[in-house]
Amino acid sequence: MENRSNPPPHVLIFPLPCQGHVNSMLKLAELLSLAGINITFLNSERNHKLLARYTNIEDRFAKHPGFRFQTITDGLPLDHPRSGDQLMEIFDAMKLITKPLFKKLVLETKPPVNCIIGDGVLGFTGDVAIEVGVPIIYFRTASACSFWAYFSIPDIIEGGQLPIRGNEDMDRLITKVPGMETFLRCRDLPSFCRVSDMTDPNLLLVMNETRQSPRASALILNTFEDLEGPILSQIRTQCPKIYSIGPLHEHLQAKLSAKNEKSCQSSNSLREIDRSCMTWLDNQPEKSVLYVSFGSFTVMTRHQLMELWHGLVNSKKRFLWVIRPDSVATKDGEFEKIPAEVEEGTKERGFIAGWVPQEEVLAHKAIAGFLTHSGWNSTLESIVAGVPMICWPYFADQQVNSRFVDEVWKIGLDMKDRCDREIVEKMVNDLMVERRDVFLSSATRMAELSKKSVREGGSSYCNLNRLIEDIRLMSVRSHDI
Ligand SMILES: O=c1ccn([C@@H]2O[C@H](COP(=O)(O)OP(=O)(O)O[C@H]3O[C@H](CO)[C@@H](O)[C@H](O)[C@H]3O)[C@@H](O)[C@H]2O)c(=O)[nH]1
Ligand SMILES: C[C@H]1CC[C@@H]2C(C(=O)O)=CO[C@@H](O)[C@@H]21
Repeated sequence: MENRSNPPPHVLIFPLPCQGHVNSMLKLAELLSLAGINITFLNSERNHKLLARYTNIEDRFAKHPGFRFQTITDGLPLDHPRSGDQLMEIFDAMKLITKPLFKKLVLETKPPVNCIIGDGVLGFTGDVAIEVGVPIIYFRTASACSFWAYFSIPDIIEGGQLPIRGNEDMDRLITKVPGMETFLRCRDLPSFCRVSDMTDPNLLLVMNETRQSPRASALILNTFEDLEGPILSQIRTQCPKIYSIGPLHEHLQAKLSAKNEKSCQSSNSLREIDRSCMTWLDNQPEKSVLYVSFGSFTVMTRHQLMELWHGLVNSKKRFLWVIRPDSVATKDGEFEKIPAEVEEGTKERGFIAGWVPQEEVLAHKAIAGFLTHSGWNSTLESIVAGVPMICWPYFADQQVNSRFVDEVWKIGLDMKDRCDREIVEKMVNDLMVERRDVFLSSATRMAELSKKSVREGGSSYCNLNRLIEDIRLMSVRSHDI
């Protein structure tokens, strides 16, 4: 129970400064603020400027007197692309430049911080917490299934099942990830495993960041028991205290509706949102449109773009396609404009936008399917909306997520490692015509379960209450010392 004689606890939240991480950690921040917990949310200077420019976050959070934003450098030069192959450079930069500043900030913050919620891929937040004696909870913003695959990498190597030996090896079964013995293939492992050198820096980074998770007091995951219960049980053997409190966007909506507050969909965007697609969607027949988007940092070649486009056009289905200005890379690292023939040839049945209000798009009655990169936020948003998926994973956790969408949850098709127009056309028709009823019924069922989990008495609802109580206890303890 809340101890009213103590001031509210003060929690410092620090995400990896990328769209998919900031988005879900801001939702958590809002949920904790609604419960009366004081929050300092630490943004990179660059992201804070973008959020202030493209969203109403300042006004939204002004409603919570105990909430404030602070900023810190991410250690990279302002003109660094922070996408594609160069994304991983952020980790070294943050360890070198951001970590000492973070420690200073934790020590100097007033009122003192009772608990840090650090991004689970930023293990240095745990180093600092331990050094200064503040409890640390990790929030890993990816799926439980990908977390468990990362965690098992040392056992896979020790069992002689990694490295992968060339392309013909990709369908070989990996049996060293408990709970996934019967369906996880080499190609479904996190993309960082696709190297011949087991001391590859990116592989070591994600493996080590994941392996240090058990030293935190607890682990928060944006998932729900009906979706990932069996895998959560496996993770609990290593990290006994887990709060599965997702889907966070739906959880926040449920809490705001209960308070009769306005919806805040898609307002944690680091890019300018083009709403004109909503008018286009309003004019399309019910369940007729395939939504196509590959998240905030997928980069593809012109050849891949053209194959995807031909496949979409040949399917004869309507489509809404998000092509960011930095989506298509040339060989010399520049970004290409959308080819004129694609712009022109899309007009008959399609619509192209640079960035859209994705949660609203997925909830629109015209949407029938989602061709996605299987980022975890996109996957959860599709699940809540009951929209079946075609998965074309790009990197990291996405390779695992797409396997689960297809083989475990049966709510879509996995197109990984293939990108030719025939496959695209066939999968679009499978999803939207041939096997439409089967996919729709399993996606509808999962959507119901996701919503149930955040309603009163649901697993995520109860776990969030438990998290809030435990944070309050941390503050009571630190005041008693
Ligand atoms: O036009 C768009 C496209 C996307 N989004 C939003 O952007 C977010 C994208 O997140 P996600 O689907 O998770 O993709 P990434 O941005 O690629 O996220 C990174 O972070 C995720 C969480 O850790 C990982 O699962 C991914 O693999 C990783 O790439 C989602 O909330 C979308 O709603 C928009 O608002 N408008
Ligand atoms: C930059 C990527 C390294 C791992 C992170 C991640 C995760 O598995 O937690 C998912 O995608 C990326 O955002 C992060």
